[in-house]
Amino acid sequence: MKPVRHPDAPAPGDPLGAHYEHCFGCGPGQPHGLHLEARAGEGVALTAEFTVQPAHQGAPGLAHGGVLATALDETLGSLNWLLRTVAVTGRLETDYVRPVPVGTTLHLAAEVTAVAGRKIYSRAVGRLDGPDGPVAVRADALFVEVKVDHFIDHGRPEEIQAAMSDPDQVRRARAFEVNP
Ligand SMILES: CCCCCCCCCCCCCCCC(=O)SCCNC(=O)CCNC(=O)[C@H](O)C(C)(C)COP(=O)(O)OP(=O)(O)OC[C@H]1O[C@@H](n2cnc3c(N)ncnc32)[C@H](O)[C@@H]1OP(=O)(O)O
Repeated sequence: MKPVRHPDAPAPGDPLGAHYEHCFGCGPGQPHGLHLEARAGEGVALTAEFTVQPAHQGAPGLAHGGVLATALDETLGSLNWLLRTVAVTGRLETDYVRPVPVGTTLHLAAEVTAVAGRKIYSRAVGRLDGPDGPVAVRADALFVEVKVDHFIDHGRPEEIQAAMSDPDQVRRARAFEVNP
């Protein structure tokens, strides 16, 4: 089925913010995290940026492939907020096309391509030197919708409690109100 943007999704151009203070992908409270910043696009699409830091190296001076996969995963995961669905990555297939040097800002774009029951199919691309620059990484993903119990049943109680008490209303809404 064609994906449907939720009527309460953030307007195109609006920043999505972080879904969790300590998320390695987007959280402001992770000193070595990616601090990825996503913005809503048209339809069920978005853009995001991530600047590769020295802490993200694999080979000398180059981004670690796992970190780049994290950037893709986080970007793709952010799409679920435009559907107002909580979902986790079931499958992530990554193509590494060009090396990504430290100091580079990766310009990511992602879209949901189809939704089938709990399954959300999406794809993303990351470019160097700007939104129209050469492709460095690509991914296809399957996210699977889950209830909030997924996190409560499997997460550690101290972090769950902290997320539930997050003073940031938007982050709390993303975690708890989208999926009663
Ligand atoms: C209280 C605090 C709250 C905090 C709230 C925070 C909110 C926002 C958090 C978001 C966080 C974002 C961060 C970035 C995204 C991550 O990185 S998420 C972390 C990485 N991912 C995971 O940890 C997921 C681990 N895997 C699982 O938990 C389970 O395998 C899954 C994915 C939930 C699926 O299990 P299940 O619910 O039992 O579903 P299941 O019936 O097996 O599969 C459903 C369908 O999906 C298909 N499927 C499942 N896996 C696959 C696969 N790998 N390949 C192909 N098909 C598959 C099945 O075939 C099935 O298809 P149908 O039969 O319906 O056609």
